[in-house]
Amino acid sequence: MLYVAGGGTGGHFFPALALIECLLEREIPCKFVGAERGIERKLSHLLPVEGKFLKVYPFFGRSPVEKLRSLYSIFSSSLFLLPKLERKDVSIIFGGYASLPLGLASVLRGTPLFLHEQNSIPSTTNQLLSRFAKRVFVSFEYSKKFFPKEKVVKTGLPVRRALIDGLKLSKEQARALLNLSDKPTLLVMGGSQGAVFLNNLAFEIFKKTDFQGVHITGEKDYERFKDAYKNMPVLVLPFTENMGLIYRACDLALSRAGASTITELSLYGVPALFVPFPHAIRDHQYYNAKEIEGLGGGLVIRQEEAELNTVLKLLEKILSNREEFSKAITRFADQNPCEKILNSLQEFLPRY
Ligand SMILES: CC(=O)N[C@H]1[C@@H](OP(=O)(O)OP(=O)(O)OC[C@H]2O[C@@H](n3ccc(=O)[nH]c3=O)[C@H](O)[C@@H]2O)O[C@H](CO)[C@@H](O)[C@@H]1O
Repeated sequence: MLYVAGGGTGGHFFPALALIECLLEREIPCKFVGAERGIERKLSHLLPVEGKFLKVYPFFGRSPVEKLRSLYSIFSSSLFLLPKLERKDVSIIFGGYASLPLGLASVLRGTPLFLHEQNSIPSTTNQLLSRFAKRVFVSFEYSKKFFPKEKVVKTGLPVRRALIDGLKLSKEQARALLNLSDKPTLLVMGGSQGAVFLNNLAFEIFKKTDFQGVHITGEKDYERFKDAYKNMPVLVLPFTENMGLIYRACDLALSRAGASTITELSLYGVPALFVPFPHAIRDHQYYNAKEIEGLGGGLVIRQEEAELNTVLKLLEKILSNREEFSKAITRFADQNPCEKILNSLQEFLPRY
């Protein structure tokens, strides 16, 4: 069996889900492992395979008591998984606390372990486990230096089938479906959970400009904005399972700089002004965004500098050079991440 683990936030879960979709297309049997309290539990209807949801808790950014609980939950979950792993099983983990138990169980059992690092600066989970892994798959050039050279393979980040399907639509079709006109269209999104800072900024932008737009607030902040755009051409959503349609309809984005968001924007050629989440572990969102800025596919501004007028100027700069920015950001999207991952797994597949 091939076990795929990843979760906690959408950023860890969605690429794991995307890989599972590819594995199934090739009739490779697999199972998913995630966390009971992670986003993967809520979105488990998207999983086309059996999922095991562990009672495991996050470690970073928690109080000392919560950290103890987290460590206990990680070790007890690993011990729970251990007897389930057979020697011929292979594990691929996508980082985060939700995937650590499978990683540890695989190390203890001595079964082949593969890692995918989504970000430019690795998670502690992946860095710890990399010494035991057969290969480490990465999305960003910048992250290569954190792992043993001989193990790193730059594959890019797998993207879910539902997201790729949106590419079949034209911009006009997508806008018609969303009831949007052909005016410049701004997408504002703060990753899988939304971002209060971007939500406030978005409201100011839409009030002051004649951008039409899509504003994804995140579930927690939706109440504040759901009626805020009366008589304005702004579609406000808490969360959508149809991001492909949204990306297709938009000309540019104001966004956090999570790895999946960046990869998806790149796939759709939507350039962005990135305001990285300032408290992301080891500031990884800033380095993610910097790689895109380096390619010419977007601009980056620190949250503390992101006041309305500066942001408007930068958005205007992107909009007036949209074609070049758009072409440049597409260079980041790797054409076939799943294929590259499967090629690396190939020598282990006969073990089934
Ligand atoms: C605050 C923080 O630390 N965030 C991290 C978290 O991000 P986060 O979970 O926010 O993840 P990403 O930005 O990578 O991805 C967001 C995902 O949510 C999806 N989406 C979003 C809104 C919506 O309405 N519908 C929807 O499906 C997007 O299509 C995308 O696939 O994990 C990522 C992967 O390790 C990191 O790069 C991010 O830095």
